[in-house]
Amino acid sequence: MAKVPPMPLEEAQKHLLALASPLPVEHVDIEGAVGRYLAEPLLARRTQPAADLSAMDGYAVTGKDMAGPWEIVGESAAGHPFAGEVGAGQAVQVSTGALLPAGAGAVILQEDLARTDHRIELTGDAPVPSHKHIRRCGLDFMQGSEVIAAGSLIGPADAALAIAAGHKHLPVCRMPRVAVIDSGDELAADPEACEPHQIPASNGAMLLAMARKLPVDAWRSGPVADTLDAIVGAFEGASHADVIVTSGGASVGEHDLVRPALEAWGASLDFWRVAIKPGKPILVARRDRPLGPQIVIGLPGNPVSSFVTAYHFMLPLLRRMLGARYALPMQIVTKLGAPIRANGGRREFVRGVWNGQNVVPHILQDSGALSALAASNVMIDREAFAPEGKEGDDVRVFLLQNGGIA
Ligand SMILES: Nc1nc2c(c(=O)[nH]1)N[C@H]1C(S)=C(S)[C@@H](COP(=O)(O)OP(=O)(O)OC[C@H]3O[C@@H](n4cnc5c(N)ncnc54)[C@H](O)[C@@H]3O)O[C@H]1N2
Ligand code: MOO
Repeated sequence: MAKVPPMPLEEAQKHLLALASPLPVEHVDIEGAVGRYLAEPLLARRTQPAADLSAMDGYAVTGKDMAGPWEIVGESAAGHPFAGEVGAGQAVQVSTGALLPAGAGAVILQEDLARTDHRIELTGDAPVPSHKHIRRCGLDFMQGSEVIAAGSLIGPADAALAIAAGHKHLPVCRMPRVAVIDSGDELAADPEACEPHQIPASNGAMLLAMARKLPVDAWRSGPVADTLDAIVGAFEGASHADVIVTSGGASVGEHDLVRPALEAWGASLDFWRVAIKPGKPILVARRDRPLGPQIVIGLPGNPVSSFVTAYHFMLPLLRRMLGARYALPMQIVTKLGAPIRANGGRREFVRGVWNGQNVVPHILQDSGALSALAASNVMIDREAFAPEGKEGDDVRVFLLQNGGIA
């Protein structure tokens, strides 16, 4: 197995995503659907605006008599339409969002008019074109049209749009159940009682926090001892999980028992080792059961390796199960704010700080260094054997913060 060369990142991600499908659809109220992904295209149940509206406060006129003056014959306020029709030389007072009266073809802003009793005359500019301040029926969407594409992340604007389109509930995929397991004899469950030969079990909480950025039902267990029985027992304890995420024990050492435990538990290995730094020893396995498949992602124990592989594998898998259109993380291009060294033979994700204009790589890049990871807000994507980079060069980065909200 160790002779198989590590897989390129994209190929491994493709393998992983092919193992899973979006989970069954359920319907939830719109407020509860925010942060989830739309499972089916959403069609408008109504047209918006449902009729021509005034977009400004002013006076509606026919549009054929723009020189004025006009006689005011009534008012159309938001929610209180004018029942009659506007004729030549006449005007109806309109407020923003009010129905445009029958016969009206132009709205003149009240700032551009002088009013005396029931008469208005032009003191400023007439609108050009004359229909400028009219919001036409169906301008936003028409009944029956697709307003939100399947797989979209339901954000605040989508929630408003769905409601405006006449919906109370949205179809979303059921939340994946995710079990996070810390494993290793050296791990102390209680960070306040950690002996010198131990290290606090910190990966589980980190992975749980990452998973919980998505709408999932996630929990953690462990730390589990480095024995086959203990690890198999932990897998058995997660029998209702759709996804099991372990950290540690993924490498080649004698105490790295995740692979043998998977085999003993009845899962089949899909791939092991990806050509990335940090995170090379990641493994992925699948176990079939009547309830649907369980996917195991065995992350390397080094904390930064765990984080980077969770970012590139665990989160995309969860997004796929949630029905997301874009399961993989996206990059942006920015400039280097400081030089970066030439890269070795593995594609590397260099932790750094981006200030919105440029990115400075962190000095400390050890895969055990949580301090540098926590201080970073991006990962710089460095291809295998990338030459050194100088200040001002373009680089591609994955954002770890400032995720969009819309
Ligand atoms: N001979 C080789 N040794 C190693 C190789 C290799 O190819 N040949 N790969 C190295 C790489 S790369 C990585 S990454 C690590 C990954 O190893 P494991 O996944 O087996 O992780 P462990 O050995 O169990 O732990 C590594 C490190 O991380 C700490 N750890 C583990 N779990 C946690 C946790 N839940 N919370 C906090 N810290 C954790 C652990 O104490 C170790 O310090 O293997 C290299 N070795
Ligand atoms: O891949 Mo290991 O994750 O380099 O430290």
